[in-house]
Amino acid sequence: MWKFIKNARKAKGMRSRELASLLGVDQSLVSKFENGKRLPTKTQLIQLSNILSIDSDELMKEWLTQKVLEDVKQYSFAGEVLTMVQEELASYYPERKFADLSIEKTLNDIDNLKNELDQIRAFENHRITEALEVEYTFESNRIEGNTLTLRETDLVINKGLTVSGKSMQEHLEAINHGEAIHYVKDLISRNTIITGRELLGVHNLILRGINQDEAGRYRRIQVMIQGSNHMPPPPYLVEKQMEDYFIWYERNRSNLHPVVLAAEMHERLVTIHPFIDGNGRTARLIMNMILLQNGFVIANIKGDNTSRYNYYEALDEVQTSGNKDSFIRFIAEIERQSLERYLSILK
Ligand SMILES: Nc1ncnc2c1ncn2[C@@H]1O[C@H](COP(=O)(O)OP(=O)(O)OP(=O)(O)O)[C@@H](O)[C@H]1O
Repeated sequence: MWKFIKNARKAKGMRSRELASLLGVDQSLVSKFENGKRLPTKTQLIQLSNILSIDSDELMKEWLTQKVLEDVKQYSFAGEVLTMVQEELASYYPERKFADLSIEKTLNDIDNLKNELDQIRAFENHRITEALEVEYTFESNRIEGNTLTLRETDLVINKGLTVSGKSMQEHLEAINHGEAIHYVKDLISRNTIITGRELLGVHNLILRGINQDEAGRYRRIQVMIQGSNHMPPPPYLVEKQMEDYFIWYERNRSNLHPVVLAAEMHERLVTIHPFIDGNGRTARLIMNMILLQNGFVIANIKGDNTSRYNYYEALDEVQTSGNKDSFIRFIAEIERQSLERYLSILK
């Protein structure tokens, strides 16, 4: 396999002496690299990739294979060890480099809080869960402009009451969101993985009885996002982008930190904006489904003016810069606060 290096060197018309001098090593060491007798160090590997224009990921894969092989090959149970490594990897989130170290720190805090929560799960009860879910419905609908108070939202959802002076639509928004939470929890209990079907199911509940023609359906017209310069894709691209959205999910769902995964699924969905209405509420439900599925708690984005402004700003920054960090940081911070609050209630 180290012919790889030799071939790349030859393709560049470079002598091994030249390569050795560029690497700052002895020529004999280059020969050893090329005939597999010695492994370069990680730094030398990066140098090699730059000098010989070899794809760094490919080179790293070859290098790691040799390194692992070297470590395990003398043991008769080497294959068993590799299977065990593979199993461990299934619950391991490879480090994702964030330019902003505060994200790493928040994710670390979140993991510690979740560990703490796992110790006292026995104290969870449906009254607490129900109260927090009403708060979530209240805040998510408040973002959307619903004027029901927290108490009114509770009365409408849990007591079936109507509030005088509040529109039919506002009542339906509360009821629908409450039902969408139940739907999501039911999906979780059946270990369902999100596909287009589940997403449309959530959206169908959100717009049920409010905009029946559009409930559970991707849009067929162009839309704009009020107050934002971001232009969502034209309608004929929506289906394709949604297919890509689920492919992305499939590829990343077991190797990203769940909070990062949930935040990105939220951001990607509202950036495509596949529906005429209800994009934000649906995206927040999908994000929270992923969080709950992984043992975290609902990240409740508040609907007051400042929180809503920060939420939109974080999305705007992703859409203008292409860098996802602002939104990941925003969601991670909310998840941290939500976990802290939940822990303090349970304790
Ligand atoms: N640049 C952006 N600025 C503001 N919002 C954005 C931006 N990009 C995407 N969005 C999303 O669009 C959502 C609004 O879309 P839409 O009105 O379809 O959703 P909704 O569920 O009806 O309302 P809301 O999300 O306000 O509750 C916002 O909540 C936000 O999640």
